[in-house]
Amino acid sequence: MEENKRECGDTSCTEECCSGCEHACGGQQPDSLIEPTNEYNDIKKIIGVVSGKGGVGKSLVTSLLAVTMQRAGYKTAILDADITGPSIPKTFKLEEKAVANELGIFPVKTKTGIETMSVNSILENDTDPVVWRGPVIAGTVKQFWTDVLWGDIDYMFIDMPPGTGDVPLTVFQSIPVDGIVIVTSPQELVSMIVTKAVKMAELMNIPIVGLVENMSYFTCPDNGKDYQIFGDSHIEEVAAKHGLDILGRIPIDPKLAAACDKGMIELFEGEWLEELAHKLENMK
Ligand SMILES: Nc1ncnc2c1ncn2[C@@H]1O[C@H](COP(=O)(O)OP(=O)(O)OP(=O)(O)O)[C@@H](O)[C@H]1O
Repeated sequence: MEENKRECGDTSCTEECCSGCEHACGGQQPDSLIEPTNEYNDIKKIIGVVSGKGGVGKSLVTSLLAVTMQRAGYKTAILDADITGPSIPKTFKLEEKAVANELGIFPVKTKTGIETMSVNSILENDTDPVVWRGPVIAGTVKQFWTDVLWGDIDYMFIDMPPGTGDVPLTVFQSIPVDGIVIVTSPQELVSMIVTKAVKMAELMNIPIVGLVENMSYFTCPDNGKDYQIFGDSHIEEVAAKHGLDILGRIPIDPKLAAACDKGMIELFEGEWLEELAHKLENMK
């Protein structure tokens, strides 16, 4: 029963339930489960990039956003919290592995200087599957926050695992995320999925910066016309329903897919995320 669960997290307490507890926790839940980052870090803004389901282009948007902010002159980082499906090292063609000393773990720098940490940067073999249980995965993400020597960072982007499970919950509880960007695609199903992501953000008390629709349209190279491959987009209705801003629409572009596959995302051309970048620059 929900009421009988001890929620205070105080492992020394012998009571089973917080209500009426007179022990160490005094029946109070802790104010915050936020973990301190490494003492050498100064990270100014942390943005989680989420999607309700896999494969909508969350990693692509995380990468484009980091490149956009780095190009604008900000010191940028990517924490790849997608432990079982890490894409960041491939998208940026990072072959170097992370090294550590007694102070912490050093992130891996991309060609343009974006600091990154991903499980593939610490696994010996990129193709080794991560067959770990939930708490171990969540613990690894937490360590990327507490043990990595990120240094001075203006914007950190967290590539979240898809869905609303254990790892997103750990990220939201233990890292002081300033806002989230929700990535969607045009299919109707998205409405329900976005609603789940919005509700999770509300539950965790994290502001939503806005929505980005990926695979929005395809521009035919022969006649220059835009086609909506997945049918009419529902993003306007979804945004209106939740009072959110649509801050970017990214087309289906074979050049983008090729850039990801070849690890050359830092060379992308396109200004799809300028509005979002502007909003991030003006975040309090
Ligand atoms: N707008 C686009 N145009 C062309 N290809 C795209 C586009 N968006 C994503 N892709 C391709 O689709 C694939 C999935 O994208 P991505 O890895 O960003 O999705 P994801 O939501 O992060 O997936 P997962 O949830 O599995 O981590 C990638 O190979 C990427 O190159």
